[in-house]
Amino acid sequence: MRSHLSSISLPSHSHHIYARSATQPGAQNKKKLRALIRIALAGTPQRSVVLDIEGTTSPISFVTDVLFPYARDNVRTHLDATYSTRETKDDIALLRAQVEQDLAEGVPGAVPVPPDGAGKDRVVDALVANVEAMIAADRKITSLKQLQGHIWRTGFECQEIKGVVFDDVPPALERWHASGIKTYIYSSGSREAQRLIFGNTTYGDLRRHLCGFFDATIGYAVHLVSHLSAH
Ligand SMILES: CSCCC(=O)C(=O)COP(=O)(O)O
Repeated sequence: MRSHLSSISLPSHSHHIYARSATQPGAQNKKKLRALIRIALAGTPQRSVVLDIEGTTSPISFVTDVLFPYARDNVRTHLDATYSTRETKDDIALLRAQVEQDLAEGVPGAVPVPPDGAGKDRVVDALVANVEAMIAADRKITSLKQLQGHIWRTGFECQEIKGVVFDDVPPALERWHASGIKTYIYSSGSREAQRLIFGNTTYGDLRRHLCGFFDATIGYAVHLVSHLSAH
């Protein structure tokens, strides 16, 4: 299975490439953009490549049929097991703030989370209902992405999940690395989740070829390009 690098920005003022997949990449478009990335990399000034994950380094189905269902199916067990840890308290605080905002904006699926004093079971029930709705709506929000990363960590640790990348990704990363081009990942998934995926792929640990991981907390991709341009 080969990747779908189907959109690519080559800002004339920049030494960086930002490659992102489209949801339904047309074959013609894909070919043209693959040719562009080859030309851009062959033409020397590019110092870095920024890749997103879903549909670019990895099949969309890995995210929608493996990662998201794993988080959905394990959110209750995770919250129950880790409820009193610092990490989960922080995750819950972020979720609470997001749910408050969602309720105020009438977001479908948002349900009030009772105060801690109502007891763990009621709090977890409400959190699970909110998280399920957020996953179903594929929301790219920090509170959800942070929690998903913590749930996936268990899956990677016990090898229930392996990171899936297209088969041309490992050689491309290796080639770019060897020729001094820096490759970064930019994804809505948390940086911790990105490290888990690339550290535990079916091709082994690919992190040695990657120079950094960025998530949406840095802002839009264009902010990342300016961030990299400063270095
Ligand atoms: C860290 S991988 C999980 C990907 C994810 O959560 C997601 O929403 C897909 O994001 P992307 O920005 O890579 O399309």
